[in-house]
Amino acid sequence: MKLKIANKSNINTKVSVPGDKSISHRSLMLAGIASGQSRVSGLLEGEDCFSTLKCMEKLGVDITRDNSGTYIVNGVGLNGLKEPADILDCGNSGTTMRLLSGLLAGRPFYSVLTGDRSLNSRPMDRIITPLSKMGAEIWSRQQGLAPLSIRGGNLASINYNSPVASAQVKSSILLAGLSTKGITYVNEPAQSRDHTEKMLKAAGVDIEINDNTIKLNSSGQPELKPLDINIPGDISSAAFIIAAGLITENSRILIKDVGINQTRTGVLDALKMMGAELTIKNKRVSSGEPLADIEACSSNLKAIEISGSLVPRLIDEIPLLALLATQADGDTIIKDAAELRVKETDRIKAISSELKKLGAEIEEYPNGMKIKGNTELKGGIEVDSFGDHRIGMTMAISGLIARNGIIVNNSESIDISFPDFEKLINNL
Ligand SMILES: O=C(O)C1=C[C@@H](OP(=O)(O)O)[C@@H](O)[C@H](O)C1
Ligand SMILES: C=C(OP(=O)(O)O)C(=O)O
Repeated sequence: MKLKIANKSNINTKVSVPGDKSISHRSLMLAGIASGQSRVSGLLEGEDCFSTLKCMEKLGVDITRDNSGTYIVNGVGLNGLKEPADILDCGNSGTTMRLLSGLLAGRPFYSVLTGDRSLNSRPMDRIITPLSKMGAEIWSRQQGLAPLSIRGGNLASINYNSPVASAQVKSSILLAGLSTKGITYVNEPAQSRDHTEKMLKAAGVDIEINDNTIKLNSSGQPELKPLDINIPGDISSAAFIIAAGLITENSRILIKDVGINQTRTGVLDALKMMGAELTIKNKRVSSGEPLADIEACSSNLKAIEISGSLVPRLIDEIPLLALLATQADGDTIIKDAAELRVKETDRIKAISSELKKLGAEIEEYPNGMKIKGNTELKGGIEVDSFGDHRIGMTMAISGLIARNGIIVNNSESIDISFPDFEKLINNL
């Protein structure tokens, strides 16, 4: 599909964005292994979460959607998961594959997980190593690539120093830890998103967080309480709309009900450092997660450096920040972000190549980029999403300011995380 985006200015509107993807995946998994019926509203109805939903169904969990859009999940308990009769297809979703692998590592049956071409080329050794140390039998293609086959059961707890700040690695080990009798520790080099920990705690699991160390104490047969959860809007999706408000002229956009968990708000911190006019209004807490309304107004941005422990707190927003950096005063430096090379695409390469087509000047580093600011973007051309939703949406936002707009090819990938993106942007 091709997505055509025209120049815009004078935007004055109020919008909502779809539910948080990370929380949606975890809701389906934890509700599935809880004892009893859970209600999940605000679930992201995007391709990635549907992959998780279908996998949970294949594992024996009954999930229905009522007329109001609430998902009713009939949890079977951790011990109630059944050996799937068929392959589990994780589609394009790293979160699905890595978290489910942790869950299945502790289950006494055989399962096979596969994904699309992108997912089957992303590193899985990062979960195979700790899960194997815990006692799971996992087979992969060479260099730890999916498809993966897992024969789980009889795990021992572990004290694991993760070499990467990855919520997927951390969550995978914690979910496996539920099936062990004893204490599982995960230490991260910097704190990554903590939705799994929060949700496990809400479900009654004995879990403590001390800085970058998580301690989970399990009986091996935990009974998780069912959830009644209202999922906030995804800050990673809201970021695209915030960016639209900041870079178009004479605009003001209010985005309602956005999750502002501090492990996810690095993008707001970075934008404030850049001088963005952002107001956080109506802060509150719902289902254990903080949320707020965010107002973004046209701003004069300045260059900053993004590095260190800020990076995991805004990892998915870096392609978008690279676009904003082309409009900032000065040269923006992004470092410590080598993880971007192993996302749905190599995001450093993809965003550099597509923004350069518009006249941006970007120098690639192995772990980041240097982006020249104050650059007028020429448009009227076709760019590619490379099948990566975040690259597709970033390039679409560039069309709002690029001369003569832009056409984004392979834009269907946007449905992975933001199903109504096109409609929302066209209505701005
Ligand atoms: O746990 C999660 O829900 C996610 C964690 C991050 O990945 P890593 O754990 O690989 O950093 C992030 O990039 C991804 O979009 C979602
Ligand atoms: C990296 C992402 O997701 P995942 O790892 O779940 O595919 C993302 O949504 O940007």
